[in-house]
Amino acid sequence: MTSPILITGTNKRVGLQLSERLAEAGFDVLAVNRSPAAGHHPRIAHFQADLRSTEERNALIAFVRNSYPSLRGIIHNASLWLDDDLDNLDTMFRIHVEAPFHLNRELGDLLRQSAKADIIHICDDSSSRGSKSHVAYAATKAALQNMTLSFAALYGPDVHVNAISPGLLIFKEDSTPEYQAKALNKAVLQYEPGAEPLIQAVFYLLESNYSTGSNIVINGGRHLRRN
Ligand SMILES: NC(=O)C1=CN([C@@H]2O[C@H](COP(=O)(O)OP(=O)(O)OC[C@H]3O[C@@H](n4cnc5c(N)ncnc54)[C@H](OP(=O)(O)O)[C@@H]3O)[C@@H](O)[C@H]2O)C=CC1
Ligand SMILES: Nc1nc2c(c(=O)[nH]1)N=C([C@H](O)[C@@H](O)CO)CN2
Repeated sequence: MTSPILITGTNKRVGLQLSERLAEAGFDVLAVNRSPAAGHHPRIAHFQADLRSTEERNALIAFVRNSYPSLRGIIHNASLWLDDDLDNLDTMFRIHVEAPFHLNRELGDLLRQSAKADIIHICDDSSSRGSKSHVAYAATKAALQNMTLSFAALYGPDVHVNAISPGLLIFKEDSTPEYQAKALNKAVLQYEPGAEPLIQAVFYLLESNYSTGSNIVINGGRHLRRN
């Protein structure tokens, strides 16, 4: 494994599917999780780190710097979709903002060693309009989206930095039929798409030679409806 794509939050749902599809396509992947790895693929190496922890984040950075001469990319997928209890803002800031900031800053030179290098921030379409029910989540995802612009300007043209902003991808396992019906009704394309649209957007960005500082919105036309 010479120049992997570092992906955070890969032990379930979108991150697990994304890491396996990238490995099947021939990319080497360094999968970072706070819990023991799920799944196995010869092209996927695993590192366990809770990105809320400064110490564990620093241990990850040290491991990467000691293990690889370069990085093909970093995909910041790790996330918690928490409500607005007071302690949750700090937690989501650590995961959505602080960890991507430090990983980008402290691994930028390894990205520059790769012939093509991409940073991809997985954001959220709710950042464009706010969220009454998840104020802190939307705000921290908006900060991650803003960092896309800063890092794209800072790291270009050697490293491309882009955002993907989904609306709905996969419902939580415990979401009720009533919640699901209400959420589906908010978009023009009223179905649960799964991880595939995000995976397609990642492959586009990894292949694109003319995208940086951009934001790919995947929301089923949510912005076209007023409810
Ligand atoms: N699902 C959807 O409909 C939508 C998703 N998105 C975004 O897409 C991305 C993937 O979504 P989805 O798969 O549903 O996300 P999930 O919430 O299901 O999973 C997120 C991943 O991040 C990991 N993670 C959480 N906290 C930490 C931490 N402190 N350190 C390391 N890893 C951590 C989780 O690990 P663990 O299992 O240990 O918690 C999990 O692997 C996320 O960024 C999400 O915000 C945006 C809009 C809609
Ligand atoms: N980390 C996560 N972020 C988000 C999730 C999720 O499950 N994990 N889910 C959503 C919802 O699908 C929402 O977009 C509509 O129900 C948003 N972010």
